[in-house]
Order: sequence, then structure tokens, then C-alpha cells
Amino acid sequence: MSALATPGYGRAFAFFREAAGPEWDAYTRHAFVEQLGDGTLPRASFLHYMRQDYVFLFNFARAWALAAAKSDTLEEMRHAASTVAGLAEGEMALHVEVCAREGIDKDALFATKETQENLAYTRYVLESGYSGDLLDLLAALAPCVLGYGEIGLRLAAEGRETPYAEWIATYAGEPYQAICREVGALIDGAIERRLGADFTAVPRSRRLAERFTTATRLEVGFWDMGLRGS
Ligand SMILES: Cc1ncc(C[n+]2csc(CCO)c2C)c(N)n1
Repeated sequence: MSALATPGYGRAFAFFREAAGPEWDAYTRHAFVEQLGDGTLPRASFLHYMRQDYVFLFNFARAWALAAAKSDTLEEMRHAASTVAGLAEGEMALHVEVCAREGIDKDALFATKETQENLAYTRYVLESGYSGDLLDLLAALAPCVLGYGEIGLRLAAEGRETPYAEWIATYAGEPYQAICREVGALIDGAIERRLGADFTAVPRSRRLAERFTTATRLEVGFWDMGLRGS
């Protein structure tokens, strides 16, 4: 696998990604992603996805807030808290802007009725945190953050003509790539602190990898939902 196809987001990510096997490609090379890249994705599908994603991000910010509550060190807590702030001020603002251009205002966005795929995914992530510890929660959060980093890098490198260049640039850009490296380092630190440097040899790592794979499958469902349109 080339360095480009496997970005350097840390040891735990490399382990989980490998353990996810074909599910990882089903997510990162989904038809929705390919159509974003080659520009054939219907606008209605994209907007349906963006509306659902806005609500998704709100719940995702909740999950990072839960990660702050589940932190054992100040460093973990600071990271989780700053991600909540970043989501509330940054990425959700991007969704508001894109949708506003299409005549969908903020209130309409916030009132978007969640699809089952959206509900299933965010509640799975939150439940991982409610019933588990910080590692369970981070394993469920990781595919989402890091998968988009990988997708963005690949689509930007392919450099095809597409009306979705702004979306691609957001995730391929250095600010988002820096977030991915930081989240990767957070996960490495959290896992090594709790399971030791040789964490891949500890049975718990398998269960965390299963959680990562389940969240990856839920990402596939989210893309399927997007393609289906409203
Ligand atoms: C379904 C879905 N999965 C992943 C992301 C990507 N993502 C989730 S949170 C975040 C900011 C950093 O935590 C980013 C980029 C998304 N938007 N929607």
C-alpha cells in the first residue's frame, strides 16, 4: 500500500485500519466518494447528505464532549474540548454556508429529521462512550475523523474536474490534515497509557478494532443514505 493510501495518522489507526479489511475500502472508496471525485454526484444527493451531516456533526460534538468527561489526563481533556469548540465554530459553519447558498437556512438545517442511518451511527458512537471508557469512544470516533482525511487526500491527488472541489479541499487541506494527525496522536497516547506500548498484543485491542470496524460499516450506511437522496 502506498504512503498516500495510508496516511500517517499513527500506530493505532494503522492497526485498526488493517483489522477493518475490506470494510475500510467499502467506506473510503464508496460510490458516493467516487462521484464526489469525478463530479457525477447529483446535487440533490449532495444536499441531502449535507443536511444530514449537519445534524450528525451536532451529535458528534456531543460525543467529543463525552470524551472530555471520560478523559483521565488534562491533555486528553483539552484535546476533546477543543474539538467540540472546533466543530461548533468551524465545520458546522461550513455546512451552514453551503446550504445557505442553496436557500436552506440555519433553522431548516437544524430541524432536519434524522434518517435511520444517521441515528444508528451517532447513537452507536455515543453509546460506545456511555457504556465504555475513553478507548471505546475513541475507537468509534476514529473512522469518521481519519477516514475523511484519507478520502480528501486521495481525491485531491487525483485532481479531477468536479463541482465538489470545495468539499475535497476542506478535507485535503492542511488545517484538517493537522487535525487528523493530532487525533491520531491522541488515540496513540490514550491507548498506550492504558494498554501499554505493545497494545496490539493485548486482547482488548481486538475488541477496540471491532468497534472501529462497526463504525466504519456505519459510515458506509451514511454514504448509502446520501446516494439514495431525500
Ligand atoms: C458522516 C460523517 N463522517 C465523518 C465526517 C468527518 N468529520 C466528522 S467530525 C469532523 C471534524 C473533526 O472532528 C469531521 C471532519 C463527517 N463530516 N460526516
